[in-house]
Amino acid sequence: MNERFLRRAIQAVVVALYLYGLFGGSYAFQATLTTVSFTAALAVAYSLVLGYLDVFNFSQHAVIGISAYGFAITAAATGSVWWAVLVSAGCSVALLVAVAGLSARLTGFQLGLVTISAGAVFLTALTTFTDLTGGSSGITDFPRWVDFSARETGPALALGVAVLVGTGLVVRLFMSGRTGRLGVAIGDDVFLARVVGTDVVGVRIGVSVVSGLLTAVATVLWVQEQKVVVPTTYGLPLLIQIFLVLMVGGRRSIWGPVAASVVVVGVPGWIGGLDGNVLTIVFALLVILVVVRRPTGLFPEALRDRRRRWPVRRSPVSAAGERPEIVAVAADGVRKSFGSVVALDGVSIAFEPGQITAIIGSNGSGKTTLLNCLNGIWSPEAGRIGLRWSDGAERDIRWGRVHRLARHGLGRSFQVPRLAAGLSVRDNVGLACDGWGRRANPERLEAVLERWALTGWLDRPVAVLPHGVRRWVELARLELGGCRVLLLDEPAAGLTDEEVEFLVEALRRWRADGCAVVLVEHDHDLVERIADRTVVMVGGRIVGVGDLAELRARGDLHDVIGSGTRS
Ligand SMILES: Nc1ncnc2c1ncn2[C@@H]1O[C@H](COP(=O)(O)OP(=O)(O)OP(=O)(O)O)[C@@H](O)[C@H]1O
Repeated sequence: MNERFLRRAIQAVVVALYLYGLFGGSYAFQATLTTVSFTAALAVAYSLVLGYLDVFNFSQHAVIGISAYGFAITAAATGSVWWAVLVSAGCSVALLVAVAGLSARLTGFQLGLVTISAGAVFLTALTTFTDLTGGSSGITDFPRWVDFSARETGPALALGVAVLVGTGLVVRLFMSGRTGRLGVAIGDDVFLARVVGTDVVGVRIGVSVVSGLLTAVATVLWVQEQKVVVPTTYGLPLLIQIFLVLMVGGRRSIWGPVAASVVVVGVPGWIGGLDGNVLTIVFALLVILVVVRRPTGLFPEALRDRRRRWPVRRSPVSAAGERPEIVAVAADGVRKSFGSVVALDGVSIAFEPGQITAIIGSNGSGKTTLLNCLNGIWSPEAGRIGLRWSDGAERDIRWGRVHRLARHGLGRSFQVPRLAAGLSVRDNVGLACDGWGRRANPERLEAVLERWALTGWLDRPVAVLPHGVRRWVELARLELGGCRVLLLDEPAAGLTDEEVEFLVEALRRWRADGCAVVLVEHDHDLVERIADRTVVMVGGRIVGVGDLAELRARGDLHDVIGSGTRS
């Protein structure tokens, strides 16, 4: 069946259910649809963190639960609903921010273990510190804004719908602009996000704050409807429901989680009397089916041009020239090893503005490792990497600051072009400015897209772009970012002869603009045509620097350089 038709049909069914619920459903139908709405709202709030930033928090039930208990305990103790809201929001934000902070230091597996443990601590604490939590009977006596009677399922449903629509709108608006583009880049390729200048931890924390606030609002309002805060509401079934809803519905979608909530929460509620174990088996099979057949869920995010939809305001200044820039870089006695493998052994070389330096050498000779050290990705055991700035200052690299170096014009491309799969071509190129938090001048962006012959590819997902076009997207990003030092790792690999000519033009342009270009390349014909000087590496050392033709004449380098024509 046509995908689009299927999605429209699902949307129509969801809308019809809600219209029926709001204007005619029975009490039981409305009550279940209210639970569907709050579950969907909580899932959509969490989609900011899971869907965009790819942070799996297995204590999300604790985030919701601590928000609910924070509200009920504070409201009961102070008699003030507003104080209770503040405490509730503070609790959920603090937990999500802690997870976001940890995600910078821990791998997915370690983070999974930590969050599972945090969830277990929360659930055990609920039934241990009974003076505070009321134990298994929970907390029932606390002030509320609204006190729905058992027969007021219609107004309760209206509240649930308002919360769901509000949460969806905030998520959609928040993720439609720069934060959305950076969020997608972080979720798709966190390394790429850093290399284009994104403060990954900062974005994760910012998005977690918004997610925590939305979670608190939905939870507090749900508590008004439920009238009671008990441990069973915030146990593992809630966590499983939320994951199920996002995995089945789609992690970067709004309609998907709503439709999935109808299936996961609504259908069993409306049918009634279903065996819990049977339901668990059915849902587990559903997860397996969807994850295997449709890993992106029922509603994969459609390709959206976030920059186009929410155009950035005109900025009079282009990306380049607004900040102190790195204009030259040099390695001095750099040594880097991986276990017993010495990848760089006392490498010293300077790269100056207006000069193209090619680095050649056999596989494993240390070329990429040198780029990674110049780029601040690896920190060498010995030696230093010096930077010269546009204001004449000279400073050594401070390690672990890849994104800061990128913000100051240290640009990098990779052997295999790195693009964010969830972003359009325009948004991928525009990451150059998003990363360092400045607005891209729209005219300059369009000019760069045109110069790199990308205008014909703007509506295609980057996953289906030909290799050459992927390469142009990556290089166009460097140009838009106004990078003054370009560390290019085999840019000609996999290009056709015609494309290599296009690349040569770009390299000449960069040189004429005064950029320092470092070109790691196996295509010796290209090196001979374009490089001002060639560096030969063998076994982590520099064994020759000069003109390629002269280096070729050296007998001791014959084995390394050979004839070196394109393959
Ligand atoms: N992350 C890593 N972990 C372990 N060893 C590494 C790592 N990165 C590089 N090495 C090793 O360091 C040496 C230099 O690798 P590097 O990738 O810098 O070589 P290269 O000259 O760029 O090779 P190629 O032309 O194949 O890209 C190799 O022996 C490689 O196996």
